[in-house]
Parts: sequence; C-alpha cells; structure tokens
Amino acid sequence: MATDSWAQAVDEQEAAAESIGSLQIKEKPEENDSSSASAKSEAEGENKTAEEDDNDDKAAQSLLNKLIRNNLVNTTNQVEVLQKDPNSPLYSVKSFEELRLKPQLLQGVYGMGFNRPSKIQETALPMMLAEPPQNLIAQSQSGTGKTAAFVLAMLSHVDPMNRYPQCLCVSPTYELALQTGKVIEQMGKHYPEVQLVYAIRGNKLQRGMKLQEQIVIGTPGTMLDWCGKFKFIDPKKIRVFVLDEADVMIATQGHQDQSIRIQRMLPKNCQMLLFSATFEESVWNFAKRIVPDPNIIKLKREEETLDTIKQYYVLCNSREEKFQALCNIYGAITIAQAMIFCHTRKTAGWLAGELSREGHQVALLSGEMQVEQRAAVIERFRDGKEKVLVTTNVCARGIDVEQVSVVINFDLPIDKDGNPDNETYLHRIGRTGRFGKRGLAINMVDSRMSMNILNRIQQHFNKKIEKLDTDDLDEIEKIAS
Ligand SMILES: Nc1ncnc2c1ncn2[C@@H]1O[C@H](COP(=O)(O)OP(=O)(O)OP(=O)(O)O)[C@@H](O)[C@H]1O
Repeated sequence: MATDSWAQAVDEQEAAAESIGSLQIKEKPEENDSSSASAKSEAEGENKTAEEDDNDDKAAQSLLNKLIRNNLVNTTNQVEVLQKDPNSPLYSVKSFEELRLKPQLLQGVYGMGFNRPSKIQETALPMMLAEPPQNLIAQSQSGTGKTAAFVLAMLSHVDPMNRYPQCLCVSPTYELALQTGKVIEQMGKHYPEVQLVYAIRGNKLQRGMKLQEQIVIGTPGTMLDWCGKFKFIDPKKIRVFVLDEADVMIATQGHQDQSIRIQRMLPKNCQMLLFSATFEESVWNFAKRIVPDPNIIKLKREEETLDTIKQYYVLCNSREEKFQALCNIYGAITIAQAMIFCHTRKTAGWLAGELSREGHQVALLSGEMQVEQRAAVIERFRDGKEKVLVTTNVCARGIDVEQVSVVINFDLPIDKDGNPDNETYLHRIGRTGRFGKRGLAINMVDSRMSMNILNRIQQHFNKKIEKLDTDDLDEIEKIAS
C-alpha cells in the first residue's frame, strides 16, 4: 500500500516535471523576442554573486572540470571501504593485468596512457568485475578515476554477440553523457563489436524499433521513455546499471524520480553502480534507494592548508582605492601569475577592463560564459598566455593552477547571509600537500563590514593575517621575499 502511494506520487511528480519542461520550451522564443527582457536579465546576471552562479550550475561546473582536466588527481589518502559482507575477502589490485581483462580492453586501457589503477580503481575494479556482480556506491572527488572505472566495468560485462542493450548509464546532462561516451569509445577502441548509443533528447528513433547497441548512455528522462513508453530497450535484459554524478543528478528536479523509476524496471540480479563526487545526506539517501545491498567506497579529499601561505590585508575606502593598491603591489613585486577574485560579475568585468588599460594581459572568467569558453580561458591562463585571471568564485572552484603564486581577494568571500565563507576562503588560497609551494594571499578590505569578515576568517583558521601598507614600496617588497 505504502509502495503504491509512493509510486503514484512519483508518477505525479514526473508528470509535473514534464509539463514544466514543455513550458520552458514555449517560453524560450519570447525571451529572444523581448529585447528589454533580455537586457534586464543581463543586468541581473551582471550583479549575480558567485554563490548564485554556483547554484545555477553544478552540471556546468562538473563539465568544466572534465574539460580542463588533463590527468589523474592523485591523492595520498586511503580509501575507506564498507563491504556488504564484511567477512568476504577484500581484493585490491596494483596492476591492470591482475584484473584478467579481455586483451582488447587491456589494450584500450594502455592506449589511454594508464599504467596502473588509480587509488579508487584499485579497490573498485575488483569489486565491480567480481562474479557474481557486486553493487557499489563510490564517492571520490572529481578526477580520481571513477568514470574510467565504470566504463571498464561496463565494457567487461557486455556480451558483444548479443545485439541488444545490456548496460545503461545515466548522466545528469547531455554534455556529461557525451563526455562519458567519449571515454567508452576510447577504451573500447580495440573492441569494435561493442556499440554505444545515446539516449538523449533530440535523438529520435522510429517507433517500434529495438536497439541493437549493447551500451546505452543518456539522461534519465529519455532513458526512462526508451525503457518504458517506447520500449526501444528491454529493461529485463540489463546487466549493469550505472548512475553517474549522483550529487549533480539530485540537484535537477525530476531526475531523482526518473532514475528510481528506471531502476525499478531492472532485474534483481542487475549490477547497480552509483558514483558521486560529494556525499551529503541527500545524496546518500538517494544512493540507498538506487543501490540495494551496496559495497561502499569513499576516498577523502586531500586536505587543504593555509600553513604555507603568507596572508595579508590592505585597508581601502572604495573599489578605486582597491584597484590603486593592486597597481602598487604590481609596481613593487614581480608576480608571475595571479588570480583575483571578485564577488560579482560586474566588478570582475570592471576590474579586468581597468587592468587591461594598465597594460596587463588579463583573462576574465565569468558565469555567463559557455562552459567551453571557460575551459579555453583556463587553458590559455595555464599555458601562461595571460598573467592575471580575474574571476568570480564559481568559475575557479576545483581548478588547480599550480603556477599561481599570488591570490588576491578583491572582495572577501561571503555566503548569501553575509557571513564569512571560510570554506571558499580556504579553497581559494589553500594548498594541498601536492602543491606544497609557498603562496601569497592578499585580501582587500573596504568597509567596517569587510574588516569584520576578515577578523572572523582570521579567528576561524587561527592564523594571523598581517596588515600591509600598499603606499610603502619597501614594505610591499618585503612580502615577496
Ligand atoms: N588509472 C589511471 N591512470 C592514469 N590516468 C587515469 C587513470 N584513470 C583515469 N585517468 C585519467 O584521469 C582523469 C580523470 O579520470 P576520470 O574522468 O575517470 O575521473 P572521475 O573521478 O570520473 O572524474 P570526473 O567525474 O570529473 O570525470 C582522466 O583524464 C582520465 O583519463
């Protein structure tokens, strides 16, 4: 009874989500037609804070991370494992050979330049490849090798002789699905019998057809339609179900319920795998509904620290004075590369303009840019083509730019209630063990309120932030030594 009413609730929510979807489609042309409306939304966008951008955009952030990542994020932390059956032996592998992969797949793995399994892969791969298949919930930060791991599991489990879908993989967005698809194509390069199809909106199939591809990757809504309404896929034949980026997934209305509905169509012996970069309570609750009897693997993030950072603050009265202070600093010390954080897009745009006028080579990262544009800006900055990167918070989260020696908080990080955002402060200027180089952080304080924020940040980390007089050249020179 309880299950029935719950199922009905899911149906109702889904119908509501669908009607919201069609409403949005109808609204789009109107937006384009009305120049005043778009001018208004642009102005609103300009004043958007980093935090608002942040909420807008979890999926975009995740995509950006994928686009700019060129190698594995290594960590020295140990994985935490919680086995479904604590008495069964826990296998971990140090080489891909130990996994007894099909030769075509081993060739694919080496072809991608992987020499040995990443930290999370060491434990996750033997679990995912075990017989009988084991269910898994795995959490580790972006870039630690989750995608590569489940792609290898899917490719290992399909039977290429069977020309029907055997693995389903759901991703939160079309773009993220395409990224995973690329990994499947690369890793399966020497295994051409295995085929892939995208279940994404816009990929219209003829009614009544049955898919022959063994792997289907897509977004939850289309995947659900293909399994249920259109019957392009026979869910009873699915052997592996992967839900990727669970934390991003649950941020989108309707995705959670659609995923659960897909999961309920699958056979009992289907292997269920769920991955997430973070693991707050809501993700955990969702994960438990998707994955019965799970093994759980968690890999802690590398801790960031302020220990190797020299922190200063500069007192100013206006944004123009802050800019002047910045110029004085640039005049006194050689800064190889700096990142400057602003609270709004508007300030970031203004500051980038002023710095360019002063002759600096400036890159600007801002929330309204397309993800691909942002990725290109970051690449250029990484290559040293620009020496200063001005940004709002959202764009820079998760970006490790090793060569940045100076971080300037043109505005101090605050949350939406106006309290200090300590986590963001640490994230902007902190270094992990990996990049243990010394760094310099300069905070601009322009009001009593921001002085208060600075004091609270200081207290929180119990680390002194020294005052810097930017009118005194000698004093500035000293901080660089
Ligand atoms: N064993 C490995 N050895 C070397 N490189 C690897 C290995 N596994 C994955 N990589 C590479 O590391 C990067 C991150 O891997 P992957 O995309 O699988 O991580 P992820 O945890 O899924 O992160 P995200 O969710 O951001 O994609 C990719 O460039 C991938 O090609």
